[in-house]
Amino acid sequence: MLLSGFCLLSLRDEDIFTYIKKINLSKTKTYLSNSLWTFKTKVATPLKELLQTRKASQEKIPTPAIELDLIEPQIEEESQEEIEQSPPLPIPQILPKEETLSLPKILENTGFREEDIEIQEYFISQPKASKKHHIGFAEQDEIQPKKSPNPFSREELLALSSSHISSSAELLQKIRQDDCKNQPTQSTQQAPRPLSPKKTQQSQPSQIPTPKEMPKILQSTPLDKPKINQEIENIQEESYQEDRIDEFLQEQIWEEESVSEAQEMSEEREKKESFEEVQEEREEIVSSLEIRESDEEELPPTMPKDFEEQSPQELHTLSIQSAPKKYSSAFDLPPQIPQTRTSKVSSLAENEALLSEIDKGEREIPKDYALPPLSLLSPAPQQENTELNEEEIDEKIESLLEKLAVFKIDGDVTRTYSGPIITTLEFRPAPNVKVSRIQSLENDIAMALEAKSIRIQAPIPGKNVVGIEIPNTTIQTIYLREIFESEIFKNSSSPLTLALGKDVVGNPFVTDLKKLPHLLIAGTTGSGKSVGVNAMILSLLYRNSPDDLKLMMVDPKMVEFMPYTDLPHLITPIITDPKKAVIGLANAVREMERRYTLMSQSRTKEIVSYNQKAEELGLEKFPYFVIIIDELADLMMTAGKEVEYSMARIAQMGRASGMHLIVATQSPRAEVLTGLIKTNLPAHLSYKVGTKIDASIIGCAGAETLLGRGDMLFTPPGVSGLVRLHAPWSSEDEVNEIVSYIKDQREVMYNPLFSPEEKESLGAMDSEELDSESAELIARAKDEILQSGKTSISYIQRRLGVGFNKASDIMEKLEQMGFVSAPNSKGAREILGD
Ligand SMILES: Nc1ncnc2c1ncn2[C@@H]1O[C@H](COP(=O)(O)OP(=O)(O)OP(=O)(O)O)[C@@H](O)[C@H]1O
Repeated sequence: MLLSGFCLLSLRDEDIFTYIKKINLSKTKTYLSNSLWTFKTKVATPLKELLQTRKASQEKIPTPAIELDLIEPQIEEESQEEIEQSPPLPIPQILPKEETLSLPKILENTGFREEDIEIQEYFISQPKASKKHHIGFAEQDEIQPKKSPNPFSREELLALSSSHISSSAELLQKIRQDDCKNQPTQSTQQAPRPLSPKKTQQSQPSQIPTPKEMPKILQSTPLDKPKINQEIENIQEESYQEDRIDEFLQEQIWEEESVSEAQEMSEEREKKESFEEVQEEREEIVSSLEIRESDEEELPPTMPKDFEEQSPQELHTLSIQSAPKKYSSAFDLPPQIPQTRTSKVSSLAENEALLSEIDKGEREIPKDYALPPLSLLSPAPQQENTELNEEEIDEKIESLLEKLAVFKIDGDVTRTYSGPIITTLEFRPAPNVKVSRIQSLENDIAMALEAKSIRIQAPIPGKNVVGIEIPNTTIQTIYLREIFESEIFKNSSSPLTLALGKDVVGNPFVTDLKKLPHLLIAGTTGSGKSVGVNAMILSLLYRNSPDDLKLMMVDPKMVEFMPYTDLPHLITPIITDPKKAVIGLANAVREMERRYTLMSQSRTKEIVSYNQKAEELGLEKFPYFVIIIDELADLMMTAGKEVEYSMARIAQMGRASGMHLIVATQSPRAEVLTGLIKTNLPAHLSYKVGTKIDASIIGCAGAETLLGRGDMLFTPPGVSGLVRLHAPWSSEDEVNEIVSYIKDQREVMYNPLFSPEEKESLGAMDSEELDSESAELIARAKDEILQSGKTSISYIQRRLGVGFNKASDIMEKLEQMGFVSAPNSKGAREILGD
């Protein structure tokens, strides 16, 4: 909120205190700190009434001749955001027409007598441009408040008001001094120095010269530009804090701040104003120096008139006279746009770092099997460059900075990059700017940039910039073949390399499922999930023969994986029934346990070393086993606990045995993506989702602002940031062609042990086949269940003194033996046998 203007009231202390007390301003919610409007409503109006009442009762105080033209408050209890977003309000017309306020004028116009003036209070809140005009008038540096007997201490008043409340006598003296037109010498000594004595002392070690000192420095080294520049930089650095003060004062409206902090800020503000003034004047001198330098003249021995020759009275009058005009012009003028420094980039270091972790090297080529050729995929057609050109980017930057300036957010765009879908502007805010404020302006910025939707990364992880991503006017399609042909995909040695697409600067991006080692995907309908998952499946098919890779596909929607029907890589027919999917997952858990047993027997720790040993010994090798679930929500609705349990088991132990999960859902709700699932599947990938909540559940903030059509956010495990990527497109025809190419070489060979229908025939189901220890536990579990009637896993765990996994296994076996039922949707089982 921009407020402008100032108010000079001449009132008795007790009146102020009475009315501040009467209106019961709380420290936490007062606009006194920053709002002239509220001040007028809550303080000035009642005070005016008081004066009029007093006039009626006591003849000695005449009615004020000036009618304060009070503006009705336009804001009262608005939210901080609303205040921030309010357009600048008009300047209050409270100054007398003459616009020169001197003590005699005040007395003349108001009808007050000198002895009626007890306190002077300034409420100053104005745009940066006009701040310096107050300095000459409002300087209170040497003034110390006298002790007040009233219940409100000065500190408390300072907490209520950011303005300077000084004792009446001292301020009166000040005004008199200012009115003293015929004392140039004294005036010169009182040149604007708004720093308090304390601050002045503090400022000395920092070597920031006062306006008076500065010309001397310049005189001593008239052409020492580096030194001058250094001085200016020092001042600039200090002046960054100014906005922090502004922000503090605005926040003070809402938040209870400590008195000391308020005071400190008030002092800081004075200091900053001083610095700003010093800086401006210094710049003038520097420019005059430059002129002199070019003229090869020496500096004049005297101080510039602005500093030395201008009396406080002149400054005072000048500031009062010009202040309203300056305010007006500050509002009328468009906000100043800082000079931008932009550069285009062709690769992002953070993405490069992720890609550098991809294992590179030779891949094992299957001996009696031909991997599908790239020619089965259509080549990327010649596409027109959709990146924004420099003029368009400049326009966007200008609009962005203009908009941010309206909300008093200073900063600069330091870098831009344009890719196939979006253009990113990296905005470096001034140090005092809260990045959350920029985030909250998302809609306003989108409107200013005329963008359908934008995503704001505030900040870009590991950087001191905020990323503002704007969709390009036209967007490119990324073709799967482009990614398969890229160096990064070709050089990756992992058989489970997945082509994820291109990043925001258009560079191909891949990941290794072995390292993830599982992937959780979310995206609303039509966001590009299936197309993205297809690209992943094709990535696997382009690197692995049916001997090296086994797939289990769960497709409750029945259509998504149809093209892969009878694919030789499938270990079981595509599962479309959620109930069968639950069994399929349980079978996968068993396969994982089987692999672990074999690995422990062969004293190997993971799939690669086991396969090496198996090859040496002529044993069966483990193929990689990837389970792809197209819609998790259906499974969770059918048998949430069972699915959660199986998935958690595979997620926890699958990597070493070569078993991986790719799980997608349209509904990233908490009931679907339970804590257990999310924790165990740490790599998340989100296409456009419906709401912010969905985005936060999948852990991809901002996914609700994505553009659809494969636009996505990826969070690799262990990385704090999100990588924005665009998925590659592959047509159904291409998929069909690739599948038939594979089918031409190999027959499908489903493994009966994994078929949900074959559940009853699975080995190790009868207690006779269990080892003696397990058989004993099963028998004990049966007894416990029959005695207590309780069938929960945790009960068995407690009663038998075994771990949760063991108890869960026992319960599963009891289910397979028909002793207990399968769990219902709440996870409860019935006792069926005895
Ligand atoms: N990477 C992409 N490039 C270009 N267009 C895409 C891309 N991904 C998806 N699309 C477009 O979006 C449409 C929907 O994609 P897709 O079927 O993958 O959505 P979905 O998220 O799987 O939806 P649902 O969950 O309803 O199946 C596609 O038919 C295609 O037109």
